[in-house]
Amino acid sequence: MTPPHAPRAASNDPRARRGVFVVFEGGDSAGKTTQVRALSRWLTERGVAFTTTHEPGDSWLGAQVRRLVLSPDSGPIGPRAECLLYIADKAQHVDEVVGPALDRGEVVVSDRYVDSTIAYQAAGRFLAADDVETIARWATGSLRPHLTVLLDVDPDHAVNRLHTKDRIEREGDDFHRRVRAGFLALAERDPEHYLVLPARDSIGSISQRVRERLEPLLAEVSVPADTMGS
Ligand SMILES: Nc1ncnc2c1ncn2[C@@H]1O[C@H](COP(=O)(O)OP(=O)(O)O)[C@@H](O)[C@H]1O
Ligand SMILES: Cc1cn([C@H]2C[C@H](O)[C@@H](COP(=O)(O)OP(=O)(O)O)O2)c(=O)[nH]c1=O
Repeated sequence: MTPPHAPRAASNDPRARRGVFVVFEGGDSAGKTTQVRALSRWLTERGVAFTTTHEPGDSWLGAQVRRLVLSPDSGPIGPRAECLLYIADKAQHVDEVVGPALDRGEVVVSDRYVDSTIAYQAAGRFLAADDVETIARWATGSLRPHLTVLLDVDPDHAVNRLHTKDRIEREGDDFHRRVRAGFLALAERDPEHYLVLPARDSIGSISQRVRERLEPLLAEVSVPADTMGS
């Protein structure tokens, strides 16, 4: 059995990598960007080499996908097409950004990953979760995070933090409630690799809990920044 906090290197995972892959997930305006920034500051202070990134959009292809799926001015996009667009972004993101950084032995901190597709496109858009997960795992070479931090947000609370709404954020309350339940179901399925925190907690207390959970992972596999090639 995998010990708690140990990096996941499943035997069926051809992409067992050297680095540590950390993902922040949660509903819109849950505080992911804020926590990615806080974690970056902490990793910098510790001298750990890291890359921060996000989905959708952190590649040339991803930027095009992001514009298509988020612009309120986009024409009609059906649930399956939307799902495949997000998954195309993910495939490119792993090939171009996440995988190479992990191969360099870095800590990779991503704002969203596969769970967002399962929560938004399967739970939110009523696509079959098994199908969506199978395609998303194929697209990402089954690369799974060592730790996913789920900032669990009550959609009614998140709305207060939103200013201008993109195409997904404009969906109704029921959609966002299904998304929340979708995220929580994923965390319940695999508690060893998740840290679920209420998004209402203070910024400081959330980042403290993240650091505590991450510390043992860093001790095992991280590469100090001063040993990196660049
Ligand atoms: N724990 C928190 N408590 C209160 N406000 C927060 C908290 N975390 C983030 N915020 C604020 O909520 C807004 C959305 O946060 P952000 O980090 O951009 O969320 P996301 O990246 O999940 O959309 C920002 O104005 C941010 O300052
Ligand atoms: C990565 C991903 C995001 N999304 C949605 C969630 C967000 O509403 C939107 C990304 O917007 P973004 O502004 O990056 O996120 P946030 O609102 O958390 O700051 O795309 C999906 O529907 N599926 C996915 O696979």
